[in-house]
Amino acid sequence: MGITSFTPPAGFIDLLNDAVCAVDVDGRFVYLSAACERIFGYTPEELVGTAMIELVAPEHRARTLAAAADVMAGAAQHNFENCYMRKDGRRVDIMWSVRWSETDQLRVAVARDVTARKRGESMRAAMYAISEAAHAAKDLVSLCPLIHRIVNELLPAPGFAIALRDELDQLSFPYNVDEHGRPAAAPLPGAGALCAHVAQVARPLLLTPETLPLLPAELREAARSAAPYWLGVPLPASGGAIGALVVSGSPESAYFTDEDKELLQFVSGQVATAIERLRLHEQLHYLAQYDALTRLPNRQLFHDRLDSALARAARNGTGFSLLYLDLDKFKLVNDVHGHAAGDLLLHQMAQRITQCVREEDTVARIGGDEFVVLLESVAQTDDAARVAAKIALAMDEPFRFGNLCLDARVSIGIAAYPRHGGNAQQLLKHADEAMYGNKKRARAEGSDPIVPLEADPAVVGVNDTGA
Ligand SMILES: Nc1nc2c(ncn2[C@@H]2O[C@H](COP(=O)(O)OP(=O)(O)OP(=O)(O)O)[C@@H](O)[C@H]2O)c(=O)[nH]1
Repeated sequence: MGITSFTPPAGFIDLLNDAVCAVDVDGRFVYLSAACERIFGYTPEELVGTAMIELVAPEHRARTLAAAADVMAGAAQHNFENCYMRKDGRRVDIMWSVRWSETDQLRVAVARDVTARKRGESMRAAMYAISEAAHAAKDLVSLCPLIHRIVNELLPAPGFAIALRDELDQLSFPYNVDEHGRPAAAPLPGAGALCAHVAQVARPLLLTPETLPLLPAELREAARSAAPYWLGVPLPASGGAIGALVVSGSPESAYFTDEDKELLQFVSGQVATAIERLRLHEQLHYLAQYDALTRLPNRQLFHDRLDSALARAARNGTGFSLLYLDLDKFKLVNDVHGHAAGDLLLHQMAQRITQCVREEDTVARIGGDEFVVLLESVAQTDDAARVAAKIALAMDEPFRFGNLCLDARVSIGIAAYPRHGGNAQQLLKHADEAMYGNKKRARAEGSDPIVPLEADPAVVGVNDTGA
C-alpha cells in the first residue's frame, strides 16, 4: 500500500532545484531556500536581511519594483522575468512566480534560473538580427553601428570595435567606440595592439584586472593601456581571421566572463559572414564601374558621367571638353616585353594622366590602350589643348618598372561641347577622329615612340637593361 499522507520534514524545500524566497513589505529577503546559493551565488544566510532590489541588474530595477507593487496589490505574477547580478559578477536570468501573503505580509516567490534558455533565445535573435542588418545595410559603415546595437542586447558593450585586416595585413577600424561610449577613429595603441594580436592568432582574449598579470609579457604592456575589462574575439573566415570584434568596459559598466566570450565568438561568426557578404557585394559593385588593372572608371561609369555632364551643361548653357587618348604602338610592348610589361605600362600611364588633371575631372579607361578624360570645367578647346599638352609632356619621362625602361607616347584628340556635338556619340566620334588624325600625322613624321632600344639607342625606346 502506498503512502496516503506525507508531512515534509525540515529541509524538504531545500531539495528543490528552484529557489523559494520570501520578501517583506520593505523588499528585504526574510527567507531563502538552499537553491539560492546555486542560482545567485550567495548562501541564504548572506542574503537574509538584504534588499532584493540591490541584486537586480540596474536596467531591470524599475520594472521589477513596479511588478512587486502589483503583487502586493494582489495581482500574482507567474512568468515575470528579470536579470540578477550573482556574487561572482555574472548575470543570471530568473523567471519568477510570485504571490502576496496577506496573512504573513510577505511576497512568496519561486525563482527559476532560465539563463540557458534566454541565452539560446538571444543567440537566435542576434543571428536573425545580424542577417537582417547585413541585408539592410548598404555598406560597412552603416552595418557596424547596427552590429554594435545587436551585441549590446546580448552583453553589456559600452565600448565596441570592429577591426579588419587588409591584404597587406594592416588593421583598419571601420567602427570604434571607447569604453565610455565615445566614438574615436581608432583605439589607443595598446588596445590596437591587442586587436592585432587577436586577429593574427585567431584566438579570443579576455582581459580583466584579475587576468592581466597572467598575460604573456609582450601583451601585458599593451593591455595596461586598454580598458580594464576588454574582450576580443577573432572574426573567423575560411583562410583565417579577417579581423577582430572587441567589447570593452569600465568597472561600473561591464564585466566580461568566459560565457560572454563564447557568446561573442558565436556572434563574431555571424558578423564575419555578414562583412564578407557585404565586401563581396562592394567588390562586385566596384568591378562593374572600375577597371581592375588601372583602377580608373570604366566605359560604363564614364558614359554615366558624360551623360550627367551633358545634362548639366545643357541645363546651365555651359560647355565642357573631352580628350581621347590612344597609346601609340602599344602592341609592340606586349610583343617585345610581354603582356605583364604592357599591363604595368597601362597602370603607370593611368597614374600620370590622373596627375595632370583636377580632382573633379574624370579619367577613364574605355578600351585596351584607350583612355578618355572628361574636363567638366574646360569649355574652350584652347584650354583643353593645354591639358592635352601637359599629358603629352608627362609621357615624355620614360616609364620604368623592374629593369625595364620604356618610352611611350600617346595620340590625343579633343572634342568640345557644344561645338563638336550635342550628344555623347557625336563628341566621342569627333575626339576619336581627331586623335586618329594626330596619330597618322605623327606616323608620317616618322616619330615611332615605342621601338626596341636596338633599333635606335639614342631615342631610348625600349630599354631592357637587365638583359
Ligand atoms: N598588356 C595589355 N595589353 C592589352 C590590354 N588590353 C588590350 N591590350 C593590347 O593592346 C594592343 C592595342 O593595340 P592597337 O590599339 O590595336 O594598336 P597599337 O599597337 O597601339 O597601334 P596604334 O594604336 O595604331 O599606334 C593590343 O595588342 C591588345 O592586345 C591589357 O589590358 N593589357
